[in-house]
Amino acid sequence: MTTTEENTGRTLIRGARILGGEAGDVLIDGGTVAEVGTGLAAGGATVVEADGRILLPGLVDLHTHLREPGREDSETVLTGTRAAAAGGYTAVHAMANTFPVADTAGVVEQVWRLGRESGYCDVQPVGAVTVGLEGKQLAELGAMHDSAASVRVFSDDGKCVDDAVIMRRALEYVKAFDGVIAQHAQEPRLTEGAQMNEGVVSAELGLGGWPAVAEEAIIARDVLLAAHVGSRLHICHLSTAGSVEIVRWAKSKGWNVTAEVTPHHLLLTDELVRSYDPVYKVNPPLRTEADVTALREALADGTIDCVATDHAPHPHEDKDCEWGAAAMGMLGLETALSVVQHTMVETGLLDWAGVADRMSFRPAAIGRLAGQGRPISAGEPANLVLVDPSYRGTVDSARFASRSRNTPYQGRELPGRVTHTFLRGRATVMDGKLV
Ligand SMILES: NC(=O)N[C@@H](CC(=O)O)C(=O)O
Repeated sequence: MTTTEENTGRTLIRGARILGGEAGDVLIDGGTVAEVGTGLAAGGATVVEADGRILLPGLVDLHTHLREPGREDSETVLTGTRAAAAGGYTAVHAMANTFPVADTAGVVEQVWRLGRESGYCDVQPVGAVTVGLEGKQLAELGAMHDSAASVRVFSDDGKCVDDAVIMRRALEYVKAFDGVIAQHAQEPRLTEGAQMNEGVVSAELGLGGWPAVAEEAIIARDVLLAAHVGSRLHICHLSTAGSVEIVRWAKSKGWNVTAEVTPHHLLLTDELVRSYDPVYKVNPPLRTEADVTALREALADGTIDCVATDHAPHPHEDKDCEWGAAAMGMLGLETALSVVQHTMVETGLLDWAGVADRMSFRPAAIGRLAGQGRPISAGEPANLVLVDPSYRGTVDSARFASRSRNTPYQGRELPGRVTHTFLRGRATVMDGKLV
């Protein structure tokens, strides 16, 4: 199965609530949406009875760690894209903190090619901003853009581009091809030895605190830099109420700044660290209830543009150990939509059209991704996901397609289930199972 393979089949999705609105039918012919309407004739097409389930554009993730090359023990492009399809995604951006780092045309092309071969989901490599993620010297941004992988998003994610001059040069450089720098905002000196959010809980537990200001100081600096050079800045995984205020201010000035929030920062708080279970250890750290509330409101009002998973698989030996020694990061792809339904839809903060916007349209637009995050209408690529919002079940990581198991939701009840995912008309998930 490859993404280049032409799909000649016809599928009729019958009686789906398109973007959560009125029930309608969608006829897929080959890789394209051929017709949208009511009472469409099957005419020999394979029929999927949607029974009022929600039809959304295929989800797009701006922030996925696929771990290949180098850490195939935690995830590969194939297992990660299978996890993505299971979660309703039709495109993911693969972060650059691999071994070797994706800082050359050669490595980004390798990841891009592996994505095409997987056939489950489009893989758009993210290029490193600096050589080896070391923050000292700009990587070959132009060569990565000009490569077969056409890189437009650059990030040292996992590390902050903390040198203001390097950050300025990177922002200036990518203007030439409408690229964007996605900053992992973490002031390194303020987070030396940090193990969790700095606050009441860290004081009680005696764990090194990670202050909100370490994130906010970098965001404040970088929105000013982006405005100064007139370039595009994207902020990875916003986690504090103060970060929201800075982004809101930058947007009010008309600056070209976008931001993402992870599902886990929309739901979980630092209270969970009291368990000392490293499954809750993540960068940026889980914050407070007040931060969660601010992040949800900001996603609802559009200050935060999109949800990005920061899917960070780790093998059990890196997580099933004492807190201080454990790796940071948690899985996200297979639970993201359920967490968003729980935190945003069932709270009345977003409707399903809003979910389509924050999980498909906007992330695709930020990544300038062709053929993804498109409206569900005739002539558009048939990248679609069918969701059963009435489903109730407990998360069981044993059933995950990911190679890793580090989900913070194990055993937790979460609503909703992806029943079908279509990548250019071809089902990657059918009746809840990977094809
Ligand atoms: N988000 C995480 O907690 N981990 C990320 C990188 C990072 O941002 O530290 C990873 O690659 O594991």
